[in-house]
Amino acid sequence: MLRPGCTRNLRLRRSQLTALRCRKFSSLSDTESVNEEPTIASYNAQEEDRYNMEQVDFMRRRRQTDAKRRQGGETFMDQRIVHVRGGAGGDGCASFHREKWVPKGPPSGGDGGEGSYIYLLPTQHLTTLSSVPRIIKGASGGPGGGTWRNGKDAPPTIVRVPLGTVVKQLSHDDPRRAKDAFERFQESLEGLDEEERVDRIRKRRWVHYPGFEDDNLQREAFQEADKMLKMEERALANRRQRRGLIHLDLDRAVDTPETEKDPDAPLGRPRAKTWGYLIAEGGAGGMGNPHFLSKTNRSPKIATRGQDGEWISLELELKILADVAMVGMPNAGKSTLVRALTGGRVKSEIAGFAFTTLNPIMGVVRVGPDGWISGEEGAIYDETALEGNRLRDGMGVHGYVDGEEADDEAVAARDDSSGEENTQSRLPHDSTIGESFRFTITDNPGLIEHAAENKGLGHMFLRSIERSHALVYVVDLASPDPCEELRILREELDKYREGMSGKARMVIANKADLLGQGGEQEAEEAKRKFVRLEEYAKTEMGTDARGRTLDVVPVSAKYSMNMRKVVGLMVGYVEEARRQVALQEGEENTSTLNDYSY
Ligand SMILES: Nc1nc2c(ncn2[C@@H]2O[C@H](COP(=O)(O)OP(=O)(O)OP(=O)(O)O)[C@@H](O)[C@H]2O)c(=O)[nH]1
Ligand SMILES: [Mg+2]
Repeated sequence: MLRPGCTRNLRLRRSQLTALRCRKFSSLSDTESVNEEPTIASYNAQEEDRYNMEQVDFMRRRRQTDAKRRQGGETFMDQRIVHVRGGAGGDGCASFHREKWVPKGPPSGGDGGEGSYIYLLPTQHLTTLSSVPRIIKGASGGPGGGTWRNGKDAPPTIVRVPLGTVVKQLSHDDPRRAKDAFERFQESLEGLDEEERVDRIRKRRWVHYPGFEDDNLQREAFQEADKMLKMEERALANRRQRRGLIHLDLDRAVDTPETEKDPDAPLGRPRAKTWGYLIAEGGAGGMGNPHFLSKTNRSPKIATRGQDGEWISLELELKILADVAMVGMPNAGKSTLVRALTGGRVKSEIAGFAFTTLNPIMGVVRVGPDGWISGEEGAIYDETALEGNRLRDGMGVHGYVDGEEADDEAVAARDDSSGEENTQSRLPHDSTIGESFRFTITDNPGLIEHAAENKGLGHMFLRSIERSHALVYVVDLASPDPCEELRILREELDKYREGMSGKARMVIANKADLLGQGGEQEAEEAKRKFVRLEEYAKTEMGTDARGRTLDVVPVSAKYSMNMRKVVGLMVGYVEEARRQVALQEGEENTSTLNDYSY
């Protein structure tokens, strides 16, 4: 049965959308085939189509935002509980060598192979935890065979996680932890009488030569061996427990060890592999019956089963390691700014309503010896839907049809205005030529007052930018009270984590192009507004750890105005932060060396 207002509505919308598209294309082809001038009626029909499509688009976004809100911020932090099971060892084999003229050969059962070990490998090619499976299960080792054939060891299981993942093992009393193999087995024994219990436990430990189980159980040597195996199991459990809980901060790619790098390696030789961090051991393979050969027992008819691998539960949390993170209220223009700073390479959606951005998105800003090179001062970044419409209609941002003539005009105009920037704008899309510095930047969802009480999209997405080197406030200078926006942003940051606002270095007063357009008086008013904001930032917003107040820069992200100034300041923050990190790491290394010096 259809849920009211859900699937049915969706279908309606889809069919509506297809109908609209068909109408659009058919009307287009009609016009072309008869080669008629567009009439007012056809123009109105097109406008109506566009309006309907915008409505459909709006409804889609609202559904997305509502769904995100219902998740209560759970998916912002990109957090995941993962249950890991190291592969079980293969069983040993109880067999005897048989050959022509040798009717009673020696015991020849092979050992079982080792179960798969599980590794986590941080990689910069992933940006979310979505590809990490919730249950990671290592392959079992191969069973031993006759004629001394040992089982195959299972290959290691390497799970790739994004750089910046923090890994924590869940403790024994954490309700989110899954039971391990031993606990599950203990559970299965509940309700059984003593004899059945012993029987089950032995079945789990031993493999018997066919038809000799009862005989084996009677033997004193077997009972001794059973006790030994029990002790070994305990020792293994204790060793795993003593290892302590795993806590890893995977903020760096794992390098292949220098010793394994061989530039002169002959062709075809397998490359040294980097497996990453070991998180769960595989079980050891079982022993074949030759292991039980003794002076008193020349034909042992027992072998052991493979051990269970290690079973643990981990909490993975992704903390994006961007250098600079944008914090602002919805619609302040964060996405527009990030697109402008990265030369449009970040495909953040831009729209004129709140909560367009639903997840943090990272981009790279490139800087050359003469400054910012990833974008172009004066480029226009409009709303995504409008840009899409223009693209469909073949219009440029200035409204004229993109053609050779129009392009020539635009190029000529740019040549006139600044020759230097023009050469930079001609850089190939992914060129690193002339790049001397780069840093990463994140666009974030909007933060509103009482976000800490889960208003709007909540504030859990702040977790992912906690470790950014610098925070930048983005406020809408054209809003009635940008100072109030700043106050709210600071308050919400500190509500998330006390002192987090101390990381803020700059206020970007966006949409400056909207002010002062109505003559001298308005221009004066705009200036006063900006000065008020500057004053507020200096007196009310506190200082950073070194006692410096916030830089305040007026910009227009939409028209890429004053971007060089912004990038210049950001480069300063990032360089300073990186120097500090290097210094801290140097100190840490020296102190470790000192620990070992006598
Ligand atoms: N005039 C003008 N409009 C701008 C400027 N920057 C952004 N806008 C407009 O402001 C609206 C919101 O822009 P976004 O970049 O989506 O704002 P946001 O802060 O990312 O919004 P959320 O994702 O909802 O938090 C869009 O209509 C933009 O075109 C600017 O510098 N000048
Ligand atoms: Mg946005």
